[in-house]
Amino acid sequence: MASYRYFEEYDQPVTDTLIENYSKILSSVGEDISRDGIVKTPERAAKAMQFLTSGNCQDPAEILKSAMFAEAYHDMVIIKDIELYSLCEHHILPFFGKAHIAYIPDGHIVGLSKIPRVVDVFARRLQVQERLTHDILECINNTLKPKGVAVVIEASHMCMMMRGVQKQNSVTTTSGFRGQFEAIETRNEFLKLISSDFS
Ligand SMILES: Nc1nc2c(ncn2[C@@H]2O[C@H](COP(=O)(O)OP(=O)(O)OP(=O)(O)O)[C@@H](O)[C@H]2O)c(=O)[nH]1
Ligand SMILES: [Zn+2]
Repeated sequence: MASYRYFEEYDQPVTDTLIENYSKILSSVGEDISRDGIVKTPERAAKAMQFLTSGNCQDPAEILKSAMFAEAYHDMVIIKDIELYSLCEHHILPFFGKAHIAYIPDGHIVGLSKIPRVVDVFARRLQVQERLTHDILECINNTLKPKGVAVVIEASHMCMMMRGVQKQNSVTTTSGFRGQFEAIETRNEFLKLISSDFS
């Protein structure tokens, strides 16, 4: 049995507090919270918010540690196009896109699914894209201790699309590199591989 926990259940006292607060929010914006379509909305929103912030109580390092295997593979491993959904900490609106992650093992590989799981744990918190990028990078670097790790995130921010500056097509790219990816040739090989579609 793994020592970390994935999201499984809602915390009833937290749900109750959120229901009360979402009811106030909906009333404040002029909604009739007794009408049919909306009467259960505070509860739905309470559950959605707990799921979307469930990464706060999960330990991503434990997720990696649960599936590390000794292996003499010394080349680059790339998991690209990992979809991610997070909430910006400024407006509590979604930002979403893709993460591309690579590492060069140093004696240990990690179960492939654990990399997207780590992305989800850090994404399911109130975030900024820069910190999300570095959280993932440092977690893999410090836990797996590979020869190198690289993280690129491309994302669109709803707070820049639905409101505020209202730009529909801008994409923000953030990146971080450690170890062998700090060398320009290795970094370029990774960037070339994530930009090709092998077609
Ligand atoms: N660096 C960074 N900024 C972000 C991210 N998500 C949202 N923001 C920005 O956070 C900033 C907050 O700026 P403020 O001036 O305090 O907020 P605001 O008045 O709502 O700003 P506008 O969005 O320009 O209307 C905005 O420029 C957002 O675009 C992110 O992941 N990284
Ligand atoms: Zn925002």
